Amino acid sequence: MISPPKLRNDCFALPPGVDWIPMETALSTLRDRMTPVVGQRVLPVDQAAGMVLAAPAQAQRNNPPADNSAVDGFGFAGPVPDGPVEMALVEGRAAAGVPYGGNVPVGMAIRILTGAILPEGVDSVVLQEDVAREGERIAFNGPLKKGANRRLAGEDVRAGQPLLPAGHRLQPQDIGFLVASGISDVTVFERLRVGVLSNGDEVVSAGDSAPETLGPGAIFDANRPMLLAQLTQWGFEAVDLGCASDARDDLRGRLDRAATEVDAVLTSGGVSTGDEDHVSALLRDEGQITSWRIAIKPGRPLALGLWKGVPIFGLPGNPVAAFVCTLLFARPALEVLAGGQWRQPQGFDVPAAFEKRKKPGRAEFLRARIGSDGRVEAFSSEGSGRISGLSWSTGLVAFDEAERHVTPGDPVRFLPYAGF
Ligand SMILES: Nc1nc2c(c(=O)[nH]1)N[C@H]1C(S)=C(S)[C@@H](COP(=O)(O)OP(=O)(O)OC[C@H]3O[C@@H](n4cnc5c(N)ncnc54)[C@H](O)[C@@H]3O)O[C@H]1N2
Ligand code: MOO
Repeated sequence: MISPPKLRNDCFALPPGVDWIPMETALSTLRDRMTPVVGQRVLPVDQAAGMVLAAPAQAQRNNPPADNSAVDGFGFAGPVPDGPVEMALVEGRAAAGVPYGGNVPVGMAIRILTGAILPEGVDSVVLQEDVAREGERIAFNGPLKKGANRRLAGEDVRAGQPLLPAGHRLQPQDIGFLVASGISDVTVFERLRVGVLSNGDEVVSAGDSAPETLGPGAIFDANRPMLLAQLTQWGFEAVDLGCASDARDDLRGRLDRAATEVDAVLTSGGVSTGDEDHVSALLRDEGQITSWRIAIKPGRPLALGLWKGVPIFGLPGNPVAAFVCTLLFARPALEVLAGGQWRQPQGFDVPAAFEKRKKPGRAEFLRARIGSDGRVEAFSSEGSGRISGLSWSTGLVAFDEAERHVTPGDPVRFLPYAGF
């Protein structure tokens, strides 16, 4: 007679002597192994948004380049004491791009527009709304400090100043910053090529079959287009590696090809312990596996490894686990491979709108969003196949390994998706 093991029905139960890897241990192992793997090139700065700087950028020019007016008004030599004052205007005006060439004598004023270089003799500007004008004379009430409404040359950026370090991923506003500081070209890293491969005989590519023609055992490949879109949004070159069947040779062939075409691979499915879980088995037998069985929910079967020197993120097949593991593990690691900095997700404490009893021993992540009352709501189900909750959510609530009983109003850590 077969003697069965004691029923635990606990996915976090491992055979005696095998331990779950704590998430922080898996992350620091990953971090230690990552270095940039991409080449460099020079690009015109206006084509460099989303690229990672490979060399620091240094200001070529002061910003602003000269002292100028912050407002439309009248310029003169300040300060002006308390009380009413009257000034005669010089002939002409100072406008942005059309400087006034003359000198403005002490006690006189000049019509000046926002952005105009301050003419000689002018160090202060009164706002036109505060002025009464009659012909070529103006009157206004002091006091006004010397330097009022003046923008000093170089007050934002000084020529020669370091602007952005190597490893910085250029945001749209950085492009404006660099251009204003006189930079026309930047040295950037080539985009990291990241392949995405799905697994499983049941998985069908969107568009290959109409929903009504699919048998009940087939499912559409949700992970691949979701992950490709996410990688593109993060600034990587996302490469579609298709879907491998549950034949090990097919998977091996696709990984071999991927190793020559891309810098890193995200696979989904086939990492657990089932008969058809070929990704983890293949990595173990013929590649390298560096972390497996990580104490997180969702995502415990996540397998991190190498295939022919190329990092593989063996994501679980359940879409929620695949997405969450991509955020937590692939995101920071890919950024380093791409020449950037290891990224710590940004988060903040928000009162919970839900109750939760959390078991000790594993980190947990709930799909969440901020409600109209400013509290954070958690998706109604923790089921890792419930992809609707990913779409519903705008971030994750993160719990560390400790046991926790959250009641409504308790602060919890919210990590917006945009902060990864
Ligand atoms: N006996 C145990 N069974 C399972 C365990 C366990 O510890 N012991 N862990 C469970 C957990 S947690 C997860 S997560 C899954 C992960 O398993 P795999 O990575 O091996 O994934 P598959 O079995 O291939 O697929 C799981 C699930 O996801 C669906 N799937 C797969 N690929 C896609 C795709 N591209 N798009 C949409 N959905 C996909 C697949 O059909 C399955 O339903 O294992 C548990 N089992
Ligand atoms: O953790 Mo599996 O990661 O539930 O979906």
